[in-house]
Amino acid sequence: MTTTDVPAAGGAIELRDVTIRLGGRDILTGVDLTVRPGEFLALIGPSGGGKSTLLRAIGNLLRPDRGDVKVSSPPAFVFQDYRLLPWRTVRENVRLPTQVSGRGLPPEEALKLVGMQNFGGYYPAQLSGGMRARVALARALAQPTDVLLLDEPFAALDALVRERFNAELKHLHDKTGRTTILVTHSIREAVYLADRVVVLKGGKLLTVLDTNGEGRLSAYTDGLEAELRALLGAGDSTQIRETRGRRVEGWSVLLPIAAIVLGLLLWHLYAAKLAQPFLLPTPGAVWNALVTNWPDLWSALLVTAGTALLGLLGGLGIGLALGYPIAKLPWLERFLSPLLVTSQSTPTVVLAPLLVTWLGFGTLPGVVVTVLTCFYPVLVAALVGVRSVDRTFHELFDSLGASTWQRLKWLEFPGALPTLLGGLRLAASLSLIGAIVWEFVAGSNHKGLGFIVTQARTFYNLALVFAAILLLILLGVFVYGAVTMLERRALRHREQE
Ligand SMILES: Nc1ncnc2c1ncn2[C@@H]1O[C@H](COP(=O)(O)OP(=O)(O)OP(=O)(O)O)[C@@H](O)[C@H]1O
Repeated sequence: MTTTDVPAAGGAIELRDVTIRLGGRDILTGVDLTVRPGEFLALIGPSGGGKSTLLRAIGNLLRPDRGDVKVSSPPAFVFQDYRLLPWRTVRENVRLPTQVSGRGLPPEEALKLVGMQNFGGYYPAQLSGGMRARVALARALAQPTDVLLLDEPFAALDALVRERFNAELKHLHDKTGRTTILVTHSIREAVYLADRVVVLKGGKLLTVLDTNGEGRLSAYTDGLEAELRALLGAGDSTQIRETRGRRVEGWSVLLPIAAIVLGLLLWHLYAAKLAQPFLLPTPGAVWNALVTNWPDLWSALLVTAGTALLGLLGGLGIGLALGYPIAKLPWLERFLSPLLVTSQSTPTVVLAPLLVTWLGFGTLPGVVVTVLTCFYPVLVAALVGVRSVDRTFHELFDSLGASTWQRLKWLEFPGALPTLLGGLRLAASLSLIGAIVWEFVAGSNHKGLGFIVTQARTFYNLALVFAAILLLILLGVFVYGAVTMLERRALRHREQE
């Protein structure tokens, strides 16, 4: 009942009476198999026969219900879907196993082994299927192990690329001498590549056939095949995909400016016709109020921006600190749900007077109101983002033996980042609302833009009210722009998709 990495007595991999039950039925029954060090074994059989299950048991991703699995060193996997992290470049993907274990082949060397040394700076989305397969192979080769498990890595490749890949894989195996198990549906591939072919059907090992190296000699000697090859080429698999160019036409940049100018013009015409500055000042009057009161407005802007920023940072911290464990522990979500639902159903504005009673009128209660207003979108984004990380990537990290912290740093955080940035955008606008709500309540004790709006309205100085609102809008636009820039930097790989 064990899966160990103790070197096996007779082979690099030893399976004894391995039985695995999944979903209430036996998927593998009493499988016995010994793979010699340096041997190339092909695993072949009908769909659903248990090939992938066997590979996962050898890779310690599944524990057998009965029997023993012994492997000379924790194996490296190449999965059928490659599982390249989309936010990492080719080089950074290949570096992952070394980052996790602190040992292994430098990425440049591993990439050289598969002929991809010139593509280290590209993102997976820019690569052709054949190139992705090579990168996945390079990542496995970078792992410090003698055992390589390949789960149908060529299934998605076209015939020519696949043949070329086979030749390269054979060459690589001869060169590195790693014990290799390849799951394939192609009899020809199995015979061509392997020393022995194992047939698995209905969860049972039917037979093991020795190829005596025959396939290696005879597969590519056909004259007709040579002729076809000459006609079709060698199956070039190094095609970089055209990136969807995002050309911005000059006139489309002018469109929003035209909308602003038109809006100002209509505002001016209507306000001038109305001629009631206590109801609606003209844009010119607002500009005058802005210039005349600039020192007061500027210091009020700094007060509001400071409260909003501190509140946003607090909201970010609390949202992440609660969201991550909730995403990982469903019981915690249930336990905290009354608190979260109640906190979100309570408008923070009604809490503000209470905070005045408890904490007075200083900056702290203002920041607390802001935190309460903006932490929830971050919490939800962290929860959804972490939970939506692809299960297959988790399996990749299992196969690499990653720690919880490595998984958080290199998988869950970057995987959740697009969702998190969406949450941050929402939280940033809410933090401004929180700060203003506090300034409405705190009055002259907290002289931010909210206070100026309240005070100017009391004196029917609508031009100053508009000027303060204008500054608030500009602050909002600035925050929006900052988050967008952050998004562009953090999600560069998305531009290639
Ligand atoms: N987690 C699971 N729970 C229940 N059944 C499972 C699970 N994983 C696999 N199976 C079942 O086990 C059987 C063997 O699956 P496996 O993927 O090992 O077959 P395979 O030979 O690799 O098939 P294919 O060639 O189509 O990839 C299938 O019937 C599959 O539905």
